[in-house]
Amino acid sequence: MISFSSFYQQIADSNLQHWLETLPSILGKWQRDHKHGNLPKWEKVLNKLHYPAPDQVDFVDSVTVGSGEQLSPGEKEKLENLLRLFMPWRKGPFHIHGIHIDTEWRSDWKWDRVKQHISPLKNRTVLDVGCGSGYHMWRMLGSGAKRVVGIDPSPLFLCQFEAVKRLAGTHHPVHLLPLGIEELPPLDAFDTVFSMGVLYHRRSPIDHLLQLRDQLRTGGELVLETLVIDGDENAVLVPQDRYGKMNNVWFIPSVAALMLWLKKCDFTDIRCVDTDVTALAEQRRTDWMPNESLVEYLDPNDITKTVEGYPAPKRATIIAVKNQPNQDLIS
Ligand SMILES: Nc1ncnc2c1ncn2[C@@H]1O[C@H](C[S@+](CC[C@H]([NH3+])C(=O)[O-])CC(=O)[O-])[C@@H](O)[C@H]1O
Repeated sequence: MISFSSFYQQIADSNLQHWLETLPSILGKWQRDHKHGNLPKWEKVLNKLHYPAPDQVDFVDSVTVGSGEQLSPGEKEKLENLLRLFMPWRKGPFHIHGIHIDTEWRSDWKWDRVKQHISPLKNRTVLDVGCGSGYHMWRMLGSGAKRVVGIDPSPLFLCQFEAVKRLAGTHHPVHLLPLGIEELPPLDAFDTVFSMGVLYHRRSPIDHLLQLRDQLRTGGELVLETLVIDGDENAVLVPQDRYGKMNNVWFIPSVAALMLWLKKCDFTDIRCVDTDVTALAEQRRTDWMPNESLVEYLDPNDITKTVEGYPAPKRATIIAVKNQPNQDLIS
């Protein structure tokens, strides 16, 4: 069973401590809910990951664990076979003891777009909402964050994260908890909160923004990355059914609409720092994710449209600061 003991130990002296009272029962329920799925099988694989402490790690320019010199060719092949049991690998890439986990997404490209615009993470406490396999969390640590907490309810992402963490060393102050944002109490604690690729999956986007605000300390920074459409502050796409074959996409606003929503949620200093149409090279089928990918989600005759005829995926990064709470908004 995956243990969250290093998380409990490390936050015992932090301003997140009051959270510890409710957390064990929520995590216990998550483990009970998943005991009949793939989780027990993946936990057995995790328990086989006994490898020497890596001779080098890099989280500054990549996520690299081990130079590749420590393992024999046979040991490397065995490790690769174990890591392949966690396929499909969607968010990465990871370089583990010389094994290149070539993931569906070039998550490093997103990080390159985002990192140059945010307040330096040095000594900050960070929350990454919808963190996936945790790729960006390692890069946040590499940028000097004091502690990084990620939440994501997916059991496969938790196991991929745990695999990398067991190989990198469990002492690193980076933790993934299998929770949805709606399960967090208002912590008012984090210096920076990231929500990247999550807003369009939420049925109530304004509530999502308020939940993100509730996790920040006053003056803390929100980094919001999401799908957008072109248009003015009244433009919002609500797909009739699927969007890019995804059946869980609810609201895709324009940048102007999103900035208005943030203002209404009492954020200040709201800036759109990047927009970017997703390139076919950023999201594609690989040896570690052999299923359909972006090219199959777009109209083969016109890649500016999805197969459903909507504008092809365009993403924006917006940064905003948590203002003093406005009592009028809280109800
Ligand atoms: N209620 C929820 N609370 C928290 N997370 C959730 C919730 N529901 C779904 N998720 C998680 O949000 C993530 C969205 S993926 C972005 C990954 C990364 N951030 C990236 O920027 O590459 C984008 C995509 O795959 O479309 C998934 O890992 C879900 O499990």
